[in-house]
Amino acid sequence: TAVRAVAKQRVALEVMSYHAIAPEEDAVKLKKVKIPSAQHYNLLDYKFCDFHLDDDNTLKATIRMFMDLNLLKNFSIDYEIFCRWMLSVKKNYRNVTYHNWRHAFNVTQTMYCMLKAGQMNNILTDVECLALMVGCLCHDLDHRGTNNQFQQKTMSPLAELYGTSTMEHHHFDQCIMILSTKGSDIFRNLSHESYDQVLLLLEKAILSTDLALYFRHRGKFFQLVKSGNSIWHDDENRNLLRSMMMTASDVAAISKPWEIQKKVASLVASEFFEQGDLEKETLHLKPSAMMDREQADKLPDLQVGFIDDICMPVYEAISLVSSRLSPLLEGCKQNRENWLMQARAV
Ligand SMILES: CCCOc1ccc(S(=O)(=O)N2CCN(C)CC2)cc1-c1nc(CC)cc(=O)[nH]1
Ligand SMILES: [Zn+2]
Repeated sequence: TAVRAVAKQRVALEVMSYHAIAPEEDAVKLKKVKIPSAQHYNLLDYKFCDFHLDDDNTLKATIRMFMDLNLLKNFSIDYEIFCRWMLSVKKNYRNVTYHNWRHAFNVTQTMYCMLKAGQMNNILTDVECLALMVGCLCHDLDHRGTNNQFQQKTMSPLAELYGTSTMEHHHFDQCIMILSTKGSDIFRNLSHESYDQVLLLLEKAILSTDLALYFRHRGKFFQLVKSGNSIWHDDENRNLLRSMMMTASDVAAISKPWEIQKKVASLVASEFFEQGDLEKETLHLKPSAMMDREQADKLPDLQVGFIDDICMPVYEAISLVSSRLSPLLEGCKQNRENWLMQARAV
């Protein structure tokens, strides 16, 4: 009967959130350690690189970012619960080649840098900053290293559940599951109004990381920022700004110093090639060039296309919002030159 089905659903969710939450002792241990400063980790630098940090230091750096934005204080977030929430988020990233905890951590650091060094926290409210930072850390939760098209092609349960922005709906679903689990419910001291508001902004932030939605809405944003008028009083305009900041953070590896961009691009390529192998072997489909390891020589050209079609437009637009965000545009321009030289050298 329907009643039994609902009860089974509820049990399944309880079991899932039991496994999703980090072990008790990890949070109790983490909450006692000293947290180094943002300067110590170089977190206020758009050129930040995580390669030299071990996992424990990525956790401490994440605590530092949330503390420096006054988010724990402003929203009365219990420190132990915050530690358990963050450990649970990290636990729910899979050990895939690119879309793993390190990607989420780096995306969150770029957002932190735009908010603090870029001073976007003077335009955005505390609730918006909370939604963006939580959104970045959670935006690719439980990623399997395959994209939306692959979910459709394989008719995966996720594609059955969410027809559009399939993975992004799942990332949001996982984010809510952790936030609603006792012990990692960092929003439990928010007023009802703030709670409802941050959840709405959180869903928009995570869904906006689907590049299909970026393409759909970016034209309006580009028009807005070129208008030169004061436009941030309007909620729709603010929503567009937050979405573009999510995209800018998500692809920020493209703006890093060349040695870092080369290394990250090889991780992205490896994950794409792994999906291409699956498409060849199990689906007997010919993968796109981007996912075909037999066409790895096309990678530099593909990166130049990625920069021109996706990255440059969003970095040019946010640099018009604030010149303090232009280091991202400069880094991206530099890597366009670097990939062009690679393309010619092949
Ligand atoms: C590095 C291996 C090749 O990587 C790419 C190849 C092609 C394109 S694309 O712009 O042509 N395009 C994107 C939209 N798809 C629907 C169709 C294909 C993007 C990338 C790429 N993506 C990311 C984000 C995960 C990071 C990154 O560094 N590079
Ligand atoms: Zn991402």
